[in-house]
Amino acid sequence: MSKFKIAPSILSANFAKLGQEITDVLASGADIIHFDVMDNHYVPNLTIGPLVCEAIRPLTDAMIDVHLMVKPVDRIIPDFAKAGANMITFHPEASEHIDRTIGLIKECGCKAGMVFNPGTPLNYLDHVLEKLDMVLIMSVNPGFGGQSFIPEALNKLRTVRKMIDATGKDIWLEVDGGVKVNNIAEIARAGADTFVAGSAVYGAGKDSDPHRYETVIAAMRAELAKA
Ligand SMILES: O=C(CO)[C@H](O)[C@H](O)COP(=O)(O)O
Ligand SMILES: [Fe+2]
Repeated sequence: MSKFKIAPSILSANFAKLGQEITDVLASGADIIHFDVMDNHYVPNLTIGPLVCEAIRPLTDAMIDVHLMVKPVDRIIPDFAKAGANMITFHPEASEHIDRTIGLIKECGCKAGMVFNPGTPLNYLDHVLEKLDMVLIMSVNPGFGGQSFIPEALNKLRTVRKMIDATGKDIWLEVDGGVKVNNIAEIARAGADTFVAGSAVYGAGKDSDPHRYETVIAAMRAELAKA
C-alpha cells in the first residue's frame, strides 16, 4: 500500500447494488472501504449496521474502516469486530471512557481510531494518542455525505501531523468530508495520509461510463503525486 490511501465511503454508493459498488471501487484502485454507521441519535441520519458489514466481508481482503457515529458506542463494537471490521473509529463525545473504548476495540482484534468533529478539541488525544492506530479529522459535521470541505480542518491536520510525528509511531491520519480531486493535494500537504471520499468517487461521471471510478481515483492519485 502506498503512503497515501484512498477510502471511498459507501455512504454515497448505490445501495441497491452495494456488493458490486464495493468490488468496482477496489478494482478501480481504492485501498480501503469506509463504512459509515449512523444511529439517528448521535447524528441525524440512520445508515447500516453489522449485518451489512458481515455481508460485504467475503467480497474483499481490503480493510473495512468502520466509522461509528453511534452513542453510546461501546456496546456495538464487538458486533462490528465479529462482522469483520479491521479498523473501528469512534467519536470521543460518544464514549463515557475513551481509554476503555480504545482498549475494547483492540481486545476485539481491530485497529482503533478516534474521530474529531470540526468543533471537537484535540485535547482528547492527551494521554491516549500512542494507543491509537489512526486519528480521523472530520472536515464536515458528521451525518451526511456530499457536504463542503471546512477549510479549518487543514490547521487541525497540521497540528495532529506534528503530534503524530513526535510519537515516532506509524499512526494514520485520515480526513473525512468534502474531499475532492481539486483539494486532495492541499489536504495531503497539511499532513493527511488517508482520504475518505464518498460523493467524489461514487458521484463521479455518468453511470453509463464503466471507467468512472478508475478515472476519478487516478485523478486523485495524480494530485497526490504532486503533494
Ligand atoms: O462520515 C461521513 C459523514 O458523516 C462520510 O464519511 C463523509 O461525509 C463522506 O462523504 P463525502 O466525501 O461525500 O463528504
Ligand atoms: Fe465517515
